[in-house]
Order: sequence, then C-alpha cells, then structure tokens
Amino acid sequence: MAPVNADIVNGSKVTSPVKKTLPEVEDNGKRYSYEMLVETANFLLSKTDVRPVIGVICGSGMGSYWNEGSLAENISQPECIAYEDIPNFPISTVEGHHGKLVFGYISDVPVVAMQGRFHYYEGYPLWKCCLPVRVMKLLGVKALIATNAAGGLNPNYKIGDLMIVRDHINMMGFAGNNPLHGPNDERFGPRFPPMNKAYNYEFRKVAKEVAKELNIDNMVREGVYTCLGGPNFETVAELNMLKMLGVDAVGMSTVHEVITARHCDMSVFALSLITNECVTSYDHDAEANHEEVLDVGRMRQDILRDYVSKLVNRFVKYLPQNP
Ligand SMILES: O=P(O)(O)O[C@H]1O[C@H](CO)[C@@H](O)[C@H]1O
Ligand SMILES: Nc1nc2[nH]cnc2c(=O)[nH]1
Repeated sequence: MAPVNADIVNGSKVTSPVKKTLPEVEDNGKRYSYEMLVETANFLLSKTDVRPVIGVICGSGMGSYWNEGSLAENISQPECIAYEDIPNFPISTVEGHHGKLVFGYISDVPVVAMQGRFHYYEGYPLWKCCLPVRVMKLLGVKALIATNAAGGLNPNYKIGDLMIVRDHINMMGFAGNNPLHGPNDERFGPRFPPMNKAYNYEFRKVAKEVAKELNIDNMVREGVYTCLGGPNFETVAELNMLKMLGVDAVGMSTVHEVITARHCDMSVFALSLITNECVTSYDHDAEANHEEVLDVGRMRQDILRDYVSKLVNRFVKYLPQNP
C-alpha cells in the first residue's frame, strides 16, 4: 500500500501552514527530583527579597491573558520573572498566555502569583503542570489560591457568577492520570494523602463573609468542580453525565494543582469564574468558545481583583504557623 501523503486531503493538495517551532513538553518518563526543585526555589529566592506566604494561580479573569486592571497587575512592588528564565520551569504555550511569576504584595501580604498556568492539553504531564506548586512550597508558601474559568453546569448558575470550590471530582484520576503518579518523595508528602478536606473550611467560610461585605454575595456560589483533559469543550452527553455525578462547574485545570498542594500540606482555596453555560440539551444553539471565556474574564476582572485582594488579607490569620 502506498504511504499516506499528509499534504493530500480528499484528493486535493493542502497548503501547509507556516511551520512554528513547538515547545518541547514531553517528559520522556523523567521527573524532576527534589534537589532540582530546591535549585529552582533557591534561584528565585536569590532574585527577590519577597518571601511569599500565599501563592496565587491566576486563571482566565485574573490576568493570565492581559494586563491592565487584573489582580496580577495590581500586585504592589512587583518583581517579575519570566518562566523561560527560571531553571527547570516549563513555559506557557497557550496563545496570549503570560508566562511569568510575579513576586510582591497584595494587601501588604507577601505573595507570589503565577501569571499563566500549565495545562495538560498543552502536552505537559500532570506532574509538570503542578511543578510550580511544589516550588511555591519550597519558597515558603503556606496557602494556595487557585482561580479558574469554568463552564456552569448547575442550572442556577449565571454567566459571570463566582463559585467557591467546596470539593472536586478528579475525573482524570479515575483514569489513572494523577500528578502524584510515580515514585513518592516523602520530603514533599505521604504516599497516600487524604483528600476529604482538600478545600480549607475556614477559607470558604471567610470567603462567604467577605462576599457579603463586598455586596457580591448574590453572585457568589459554592459547588463542585471537575477538570477534564481538554482541549475540546464537552459534548451534551458528557455534560449530562457530569451533572448526574453532582458536578456544578467544568474546567481544564486546578484539580491536579490542588492535589499537589494538599500532598505537601498547603492550605487551599479555589475560585471558579463561570464564563459560559454548559449546554445540556440538543435543542440549544449556543456553543462554548474560548473568546467568550476571555470576554467574561475581562468583564469580571475588577470584582475578582477586589475579592481576592480582600481574601488574601483575611486568610493570613488562618495560615499554619512554623513548628
Ligand atoms: O482553567 P483556566 O486556566 O482558568 O482556563 C479555562 O479556560 C480555558 C478554556 O477556555 C481552559 O484553559 C480552561 O482550563
Ligand atoms: N472543560 C471546560 N473548560 C472550560 N473552561 C471554561 N469554560 C469551560 C467549559 O465549558 N468546559
């Protein structure tokens, strides 16, 4: 049989798009050792005097994609380090996604923020997507605030709502894909970490109080998030299945970051911005798209910035103390 000519589709010649050099994302089964991550953390500590106690992962809506007005751009005394300049760090491949760590202060609290996260659909294994969380731990971070954009599956949710994550369903983990898969280094955490208290109770309680103080409690919900591998959005049947399982919001991130953070004993808070409605009926015309996700992120960035800034200020009281 003649070999398939990749440039011929249905008998007509296709023009090849301009070749781009794609980033090297495969791990070839290799993992970074504890020592390598210590090297990464020491490099970062040598570049800044900020000693962060809270780490923030900026999802769509908090400055992953753009600058002005977002939380990431409102960090005071910012010191930015591009991912490509950090030893052992992956690089962001999502179009328009910033790739930098921002050290500085939110409400006078020393923080480090990831402006641009890593997703499985980019080609990174889950452990590599979560490598920055372990680096944060080595930097001295005690609590992680992970934010994301998500589709609203709960019929009571509206576009633009914020969902405090009460719990997650690790769908990718059901299929054996877990950031902790492989040899366990006890210096990070135990082989079999519990996950029933993944999302810190005090943080969630405070977040509901702060929502009232800011008069945004009518748009703040609490629910269950799940992460699928992406990059495609879900089919109607998939969404109906997830609904039956008790999922309120669907995304492509956060769950593995939270598992990694809990494994190394960081306290966790997560917040989803509902950017689109999950379509659960064949009669519905709408289609999920990334532009809508970004637009809603932009629309809500001021509220997210003010909310998360106040949360950082209030969470400090609940951080675990050094032994
Ligand atoms: O989870 P974040 O990074 O906020 O973004 C969400 O939105 C993107 C899809 O529009 C996906 O990357 C999904 O994970
Ligand atoms: N998987 C998934 N990720 C999203 N990110 C933003 N919206 C969605 C969605 O509807 N589904």
